[in-house]
Amino acid sequence: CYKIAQISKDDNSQLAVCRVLLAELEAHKDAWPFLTPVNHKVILGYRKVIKRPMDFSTIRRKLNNNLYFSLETFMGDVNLVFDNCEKFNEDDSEIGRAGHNMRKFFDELLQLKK
Ligand SMILES: Cc1nnc(-c2cnn(C)c2N)n1CCCn1ccnc1
Repeated sequence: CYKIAQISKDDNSQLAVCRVLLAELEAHKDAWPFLTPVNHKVILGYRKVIKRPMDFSTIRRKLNNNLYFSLETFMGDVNLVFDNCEKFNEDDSEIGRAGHNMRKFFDELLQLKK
């Protein structure tokens, strides 16, 4: 019984870290392109080019529905946001630069939390 309790406690503390990380990402000045899903009905080509869309509101919903089992699966979705941004936007563009800034910020957050 103790062993099972031990695993779930770790998961809970990992999930608590994910909540803090997501709140810090959402509060960043360059988070605006990533707060809601890209409207692929309006942004021509997005659905064809980006196979796995992801954004911070979707990550928030998955976190609230307990769909992340570890910090690693949470990190996978956060990095997917930035990978999609790099794929669809020029580095030298407002949204492209925001993506690079946010990825650097997230990497620095992870160093602090480890
Ligand atoms: C994220 C993300 N990646 N590409 C875009 C985008 C949206 N419009 N265009 C021409 C893009 N390249 N986005 C979403 C940016 C969301 N947004 C745009 C204006 N306010 C929020």
